[in-house]
Amino acid sequence: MSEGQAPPPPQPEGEQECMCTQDKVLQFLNKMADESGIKDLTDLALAEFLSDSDALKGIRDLFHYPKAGTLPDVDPTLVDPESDSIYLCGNSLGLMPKVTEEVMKEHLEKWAKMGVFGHMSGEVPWAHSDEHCLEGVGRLVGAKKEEVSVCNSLTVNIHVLLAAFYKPTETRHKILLESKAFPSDHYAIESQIRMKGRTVQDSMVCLEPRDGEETLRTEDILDYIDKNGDEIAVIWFSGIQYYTGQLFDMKAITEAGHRKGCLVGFDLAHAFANVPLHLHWWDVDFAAWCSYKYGCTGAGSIAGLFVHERFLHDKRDRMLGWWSHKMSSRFTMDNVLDLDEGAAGYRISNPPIHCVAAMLGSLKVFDQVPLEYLRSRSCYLTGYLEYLVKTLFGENSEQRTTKLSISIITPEDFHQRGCQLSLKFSSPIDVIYPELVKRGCAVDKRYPNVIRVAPVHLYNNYVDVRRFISVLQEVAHIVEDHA
Ligand SMILES: Cc1ncc(COP(=O)(O)O)c(C=O)c1O
Ligand SMILES: Nc1c(O)cccc1C(=O)C[C@H](N)C(=O)O
Repeated sequence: MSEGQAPPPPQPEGEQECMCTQDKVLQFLNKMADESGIKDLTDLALAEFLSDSDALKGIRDLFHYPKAGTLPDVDPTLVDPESDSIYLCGNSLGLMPKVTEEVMKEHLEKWAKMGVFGHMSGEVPWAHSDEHCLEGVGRLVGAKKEEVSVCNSLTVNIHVLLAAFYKPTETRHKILLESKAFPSDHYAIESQIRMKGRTVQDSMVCLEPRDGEETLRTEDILDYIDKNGDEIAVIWFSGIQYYTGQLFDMKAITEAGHRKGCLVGFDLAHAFANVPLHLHWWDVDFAAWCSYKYGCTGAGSIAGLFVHERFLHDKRDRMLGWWSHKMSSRFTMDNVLDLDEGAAGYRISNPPIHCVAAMLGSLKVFDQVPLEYLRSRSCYLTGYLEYLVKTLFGENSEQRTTKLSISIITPEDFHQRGCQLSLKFSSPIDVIYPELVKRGCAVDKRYPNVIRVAPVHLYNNYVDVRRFISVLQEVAHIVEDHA
């Protein structure tokens, strides 16, 4: 470790953070049923008891939680507009921390009072504002400050990283990604391949799940890399797959890629602030993320990127701007680049203070409650949702009272998922979805037939989950009556 460098982030305890299982969730529910005297595990009263007993229930009060009446397509004859909405859409856009308002106001007032002098004044000078996020964001992704930059938006950062790290040769020119990657990743990779003089047909490999399966098996990913890695320049996977909710084994994929000489990177849009990450220890080469989902920074807010410490002094060609230049001489403006080290050298523009303010606000929440504690809460919240869906909508469940059945395409293994469950319906979602929304549910549909539901460990509780199931039951009967 060189002079003055921060110590590496804590090494993960053992192999797997989350030790939760369906059995542990069931044991927990039965224990709470015994304590409360509420015997029916599907009873709303038990959900209320679970929420009241939740040691982390107070975190919800750190957020603005939308009322049903403020959601655009709610039918006030079907739900009390003053009641809390059933907001289970944090996998698309996280809710607003109340503290963010204060941080935003602080910088708006500074702008009003001192204009340009805000760049270099105050506790958080605008020109240094991105640096003030590095420690907190580094903790969330398991990285040293030197390995992280807070900059741009996600897909832009994908381009920044691939522009620098995707260097195809005649023998090693392929980029491996999961099939049905998020469209923005897919297009970014197609364009990077073309711009480097290769063809998508020859150089883009989208790994498909087995026939009849929704998710990729880790062993199949590793096997493909082992057999074909010599032709692969870059492996670019999502950390959590946006459609299925699958959390990929980033450590194993990275090890497999490195054994074959591949560079390995991840799109952490759905993993950032959702599950604990250890990018430094997993030896990931580079990664990028947006912050507006579980990071709760607001639509389109500032993204981030990671470049492993092994590239700290690496001067490879990349997309440059004045913010790539070391701060110590940046304002000399002699147009002689003094490239910054590590992830800082991948920045291009000066930081947008209002977006950085939102990141600073969110980090104030994560300073109060470590992600490791939230991950445990998340496992039980999502495990509870899974239990209710399987019990009340499972195709073979004796307690199913509706013709409508629901299957869960997200892996059952807690090590292979975060907050989100992707629910597959036996009826068209175009009929079901509007009825959910009328009743105050905020969830999102992803064609062809999935509705994604994400009880978020920051601001959701067991009552939100149970209320969602009640609305599902109501809608299922409506859909059947009109079938
Ligand atoms: C996996 C994934 N990648 C990329 C994006 C797009 O990112 P942005 O529009 O912030 O560049 C999203 C959605 O926001 C996403 O879910
Ligand atoms: N960024 C979005 C937007 O501007 C409109 C609608 C959705 C989004 C999203 O972020 C989509 C999200 N990445 C997803 O997984 O679907």
